Amino acid sequence: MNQKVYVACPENQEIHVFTLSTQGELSLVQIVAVPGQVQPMVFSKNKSFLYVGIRPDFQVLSYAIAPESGELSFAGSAPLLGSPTHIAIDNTGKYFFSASYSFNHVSICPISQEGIVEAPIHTIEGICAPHSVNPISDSNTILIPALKEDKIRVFNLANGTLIEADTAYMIQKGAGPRHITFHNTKQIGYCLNELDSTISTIKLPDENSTLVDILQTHLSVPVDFNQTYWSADIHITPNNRFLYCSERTSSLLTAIELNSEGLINKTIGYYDTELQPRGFAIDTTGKFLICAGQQSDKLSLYHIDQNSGELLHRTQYSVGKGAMWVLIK
Ligand SMILES: O=C1O[C@H](COP(=O)(O)O)[C@@H](O)[C@H](O)[C@H]1O
Repeated sequence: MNQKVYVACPENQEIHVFTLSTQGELSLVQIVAVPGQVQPMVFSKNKSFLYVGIRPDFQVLSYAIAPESGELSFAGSAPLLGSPTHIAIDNTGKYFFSASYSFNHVSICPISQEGIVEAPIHTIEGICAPHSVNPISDSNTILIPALKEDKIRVFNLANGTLIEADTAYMIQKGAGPRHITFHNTKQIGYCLNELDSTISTIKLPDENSTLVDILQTHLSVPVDFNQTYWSADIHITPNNRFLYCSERTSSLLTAIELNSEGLINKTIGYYDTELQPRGFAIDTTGKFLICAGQQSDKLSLYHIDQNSGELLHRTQYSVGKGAMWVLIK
C-alpha cells in the first residue's frame, strides 16, 4: 500500500498531505488549512491520529487520519503554555509531550481514549532551551536535550509526570544538543548537536544499568567547513545501517554508515539539498528520504542506495511556505 507523507508549512498555515508510491513518487492528496503556524508534528501510537503544535496561539491540534486516503479531519484542540518546538508521545500512547525552546519547559498532556490530546496536566520548568523530547522504546525513560545547557537530561515518566534521574549526558561545551534518533535494536542513540554539527553516539540506560555514556563524537560536516554550524535533523534507516542528518547554513545532507554494533563507521557522503533543510524523514521501507526546504518551499525526494547508503536525488516537488517538518507512515 502507498505510504502517506505529511509536511508542515507554517508560513501559509497548511499541512500538505501526499501519497508515496512504492516507486518513490509523491502525489498531493490534500492541503489542510490550519488555524495557526503549524510546526512540530507526531503520529499517535497506532498512527490513526496526527498531532500538531501551532503558534502564536499555542495549541496542540488532533487530526484523525482516514485509513485509506490518509486525509486529515480535525478532531480536537487543547491549549499549550508555550511555543511548541518539538512534540512526542510516550510508549503507551497515553501521554503527549511538548518541548518549548523559548519558554524553557516541557509540558505533559493526557491523550483521551478517543485519541484526542487534552490540556497539560504537568509542566516541567527550568530546562534551558529543550529542543526535543525522546522516549526510549520499551522504557519509561525520556531524554531531553537542553540545548543551552549542553546536556541531555534524563527523566522517567511516572504517573503522568517526569521525574529527573541523577545522571545526565554531558555534551562538549557549545555543542547545543538538539535532536535524537535511536538504533532500533541496540541501546544506542545519536544526538545531533546544532551548534558544532557533531553527532554524539550515546549509550542508553536500560534495566541492567542506569549509566549514561558518550561512546563517540563525530563531525557531521566536512572538516574544512568554514560557515556557522546550524544542524537541524537526524534520522536512522529502519535496518540500522545508515544515519542521515541535515545542516542549514550549507543546506547539506550527510549520509553516515553504522557498523553492526551501532557505532558510526564512516561518513558516506555529503549532498547539497533544499535551502535550509530543517526537517526530513525516511520512509518505513528505508528506501526513500524526503527533505523539506524551509527557504525553498520545496521537497526533494531521494532514493537511498540500499548497499552504499548514498543518496540519489530523484524528484523535486513544490510545497507550502516555510516547510519544516516531514512525517511518513
Ligand atoms: O531551529 C531552531 O529552533 C529554535 C527554536 O525553535 P522554535 O521554532 O521553537 O522557535 C530557534 O530558536 C533557533 O533559532 C533555531 O535554530
